[in-house]
Amino acid sequence: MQLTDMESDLRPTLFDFHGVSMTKYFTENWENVQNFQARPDDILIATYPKAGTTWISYILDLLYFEQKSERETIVPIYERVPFLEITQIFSSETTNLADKLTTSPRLIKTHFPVQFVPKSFWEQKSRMICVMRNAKDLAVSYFHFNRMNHVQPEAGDWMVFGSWYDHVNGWWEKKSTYSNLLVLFYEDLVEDPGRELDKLCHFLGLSPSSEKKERILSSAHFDNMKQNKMANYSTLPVMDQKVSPFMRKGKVGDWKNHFTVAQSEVFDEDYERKMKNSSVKFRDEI
Ligand SMILES: Nc1ncnc2c1ncn2[C@@H]1O[C@H](COP(=O)(O)OS(=O)(=O)O)[C@@H](OP(=O)(O)O)[C@H]1O
Repeated sequence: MQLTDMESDLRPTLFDFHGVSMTKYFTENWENVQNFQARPDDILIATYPKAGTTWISYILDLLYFEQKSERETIVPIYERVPFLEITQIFSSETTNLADKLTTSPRLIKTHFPVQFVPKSFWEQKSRMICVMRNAKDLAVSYFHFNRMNHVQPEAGDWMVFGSWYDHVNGWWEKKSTYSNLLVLFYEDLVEDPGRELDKLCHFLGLSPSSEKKERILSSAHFDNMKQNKMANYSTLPVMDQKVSPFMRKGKVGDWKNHFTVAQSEVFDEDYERKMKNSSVKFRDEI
């Protein structure tokens, strides 16, 4: 898909927003987003960018709506699972995309740090699923995403949605006080997707047949999602997939192809310092 001149000139700058680095695309609709009316059966997918959002979104969509064949063939994942805080870049409409959902449950995605989540989600006790991914692979994935996505700042800037450390620690700590939150790890999903699907079903109180689980695991396999126009973001003109595909590698440990040994050591030292009081543990290889 070709980018028009207007579309190719969309790159925003980062600014501090309540202590978190953000861009206008995720803050211009702030009041509206904060007043979002969640429902008890809503499922909020809460991730730092590039942690496996699309993967878990697609699995959830298949779990609930697999039978709706039209959805599978003509509705892209970013419409099935709308992005709570994004502004509608090509229109002046301020209605939240999630408000337009007619499904039940509504599947909604956010990259907000935990303190930015609209209060109605907590009041309604909506279920939340947080996927976390190790910082090195995530940084590599984010770097390539910023190169190809024209509504992201240039690669090399600080990351949108703030510090990965604050994000994962904030969500991890929330787990001890909010029981409707499930935390999954990208590395676990890669290692044993069937086991993680069972965990997810248990959390949601679902018992799909083994045939249905097999179908979901097959459709949500990286190779199949990469080919699937409804899952691979190829229908979004702001992403230039020739620069780097959205479904890039889907691996644990790709950071080793990008970090030198020296860079990795510097990173590890800083990581130890920042995570020394945290109980969340990541694997950067499996
Ligand atoms: N099915 C499946 N299996 C394994 N890996 C997968 C899968 N689907 C998406 N991915 C990888 O997830 C990365 C994209 O993360 P997100 O979906 O969170 O991106 S976004 O924040 O919504 O833009 C991105 O990671 P990288 O390949 O490392 O860049 C995707 O390739």
